[in-house]
Amino acid sequence: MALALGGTQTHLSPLLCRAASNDNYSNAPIATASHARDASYVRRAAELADMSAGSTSPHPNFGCVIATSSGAVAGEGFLYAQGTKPAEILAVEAAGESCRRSTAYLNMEPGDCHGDHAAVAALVEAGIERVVVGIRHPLQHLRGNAVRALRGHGVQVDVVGEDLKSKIIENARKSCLLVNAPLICRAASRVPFSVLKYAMTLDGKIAASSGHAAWISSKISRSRVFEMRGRSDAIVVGGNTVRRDNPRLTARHGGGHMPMRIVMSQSLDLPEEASLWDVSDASTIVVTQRGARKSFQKLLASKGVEVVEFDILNPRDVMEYFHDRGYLSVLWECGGTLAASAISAGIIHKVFAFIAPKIIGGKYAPSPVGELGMVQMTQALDLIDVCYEQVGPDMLISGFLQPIPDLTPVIPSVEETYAIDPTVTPYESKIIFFYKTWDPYGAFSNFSPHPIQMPDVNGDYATWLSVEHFYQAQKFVGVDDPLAQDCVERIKSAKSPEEAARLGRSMQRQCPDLVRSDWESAKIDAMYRAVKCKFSIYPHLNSMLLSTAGYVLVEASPHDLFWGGGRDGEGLNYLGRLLMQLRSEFLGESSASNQNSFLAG
Ligand SMILES: NC(=O)C1=CN([C@@H]2O[C@H](COP(=O)(O)OP(=O)(O)OC[C@H]3O[C@@H](n4cnc5c(N)ncnc54)[C@H](OP(=O)(O)O)[C@@H]3O)[C@@H](O)[C@H]2O)C=CC1
Ligand SMILES: Nc1c(N[C@@H]2O[C@H](COP(=O)(O)O)[C@@H](O)[C@H]2O)[nH]c(=O)[nH]c1=O
Repeated sequence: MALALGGTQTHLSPLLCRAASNDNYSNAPIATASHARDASYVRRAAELADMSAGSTSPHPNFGCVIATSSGAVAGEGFLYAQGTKPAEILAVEAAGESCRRSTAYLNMEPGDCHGDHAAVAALVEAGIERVVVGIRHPLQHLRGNAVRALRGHGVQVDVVGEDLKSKIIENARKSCLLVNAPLICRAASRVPFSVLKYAMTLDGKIAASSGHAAWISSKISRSRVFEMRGRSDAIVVGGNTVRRDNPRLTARHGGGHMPMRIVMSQSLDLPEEASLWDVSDASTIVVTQRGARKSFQKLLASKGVEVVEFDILNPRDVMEYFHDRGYLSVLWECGGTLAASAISAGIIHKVFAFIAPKIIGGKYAPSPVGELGMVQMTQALDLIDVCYEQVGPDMLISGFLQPIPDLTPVIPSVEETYAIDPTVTPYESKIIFFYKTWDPYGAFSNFSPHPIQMPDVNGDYATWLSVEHFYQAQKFVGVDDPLAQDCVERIKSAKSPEEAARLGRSMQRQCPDLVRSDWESAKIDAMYRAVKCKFSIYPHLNSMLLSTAGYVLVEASPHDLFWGGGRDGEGLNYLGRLLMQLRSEFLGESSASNQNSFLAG
């Protein structure tokens, strides 16, 4: 058996522990043997998908297992990050010739948001006879497309819960739902998937009465927290936690990605020096009330900390804002005051409580959740799908505060949401917005996984994994410094467009001297050349671009006011403009060539 690992994270999330333990292949006397085998491989596909949790964001997690007719595993793979090779291709490559007449098990229907049917084509071309799909794609515009395409190629497709029904297979489906719970919840609620995590003593305190809290949970529990951070797009704390703990909130387990740190502070009465203001390892955003301490906002900005003002600072508005910025999952590591506010706002989906076997006492020692206004025990919020796990000396109890939304009533599309909610203004007609690569026009994003070949200064062609890789590296090209050349190489070999963007932006921020002096005037041309190459070499992308004729193209980035259109249309939308310019060039070329062939005919 070959395992095509797309990445390095190998820890199986506690997300899966309950579903996994309930569904043991060897303990399934009442299920048919074939259902038991299907269930065990679907669950394995979910385990594989989970290995890159956090790294694929905002993309879902995909895993694939290929099993021969005798039941042997021939190949496995998982998506490492957005823009890297799909799980199905990795598994097919690992299985080689054994793919013929084998079954492929997928935790989730492939998304095919780039219109190239790469995953479906790999399975079909490899001679896969049957595909078992754990869950259909949660996003409506992608749902069912790959299942239909596979069936159209004569592949037998069994969707769990539709074509395969039994208790054991239903438990396997649960594993698939858990792995992509962030995407499913986010799609249904229009806020990121939020997890509240805290460490408390056996007598229910998250700090001593003095406010001292380092440490309640054990070292091993805290290193588990580092992994959780690595699986999240952002960590949230309140102002008081910054004042009391001076936290770093970084993922320090060696590997994985570094989440954004978000501080919610109404007063902005925060220390001038704090670990979170050092943005060399990870970025920080402070969200606050409009008009709060303008001089302190300036100080934060001078340290590279972004400040975002809200009319009224509440967890729901803040999470809706970060949803619009593309965040998939958020870890709340705040104290009880903010935790209560977030639970009351209905934006916490899951809770992780580390309980340490120690007692601190203290009448005024804080507890994990402040005032919720409940007076009867019958009002208590019951956790769903509770999981118990011993971590070193501590006990970790986790569970959902809200059920994972059912996929069967289809999550409404953007248009349907407007129809249901008349307060939401529909997009103006004749505008096509694109941003995330899973959107209907997601292939227009620079993060779409379309490698390009571009000439260097000597005219030699090199392959770049995405437009974003090329664009970020151009910042440092031609600078006479080995460190700048090293930046170019590191960006070039970044595993995903996100990694390339992160590297390019952080090196530009940290070492402005390495950025070429003409960058501001050269960047549009660099982008134009890269985008032109992409839309010239991929015929299906070229057709997609031409099909938008007559529409204004807007990159719906709420925060990039140069390449994107901004939150309220205040952005310059240079990426949209370049695409429209290219579109007219291509249309001009095709009408000229039509005219030539007409004349020739
Ligand atoms: N053991 C554990 O797991 C943890 C323990 N702790 C401990 O908890 C204590 C801090 O607890 P606590 O003050 O509750 O925590 P937080 O600081 O995390 O949350 C409260 C603060 O959040 C800010 N805030 C912004 N918007 C809101 C809102 N809508 N509702 C409520 N708060 C908002 C305010 O900051 P501002 O005042 O700046 O306006 C407020 O003071 C410390 O002793 C710390 O050590 C903290 C985290 C985890
Ligand atoms: N005290 C406490 C926690 N506290 C949380 O961790 C933050 C400190 O993180 P860092 O500075 O990155 O090490 C702190 O501000 C609070 O949010 N967490 C735990 O897992 N166990 C503990 O006992």
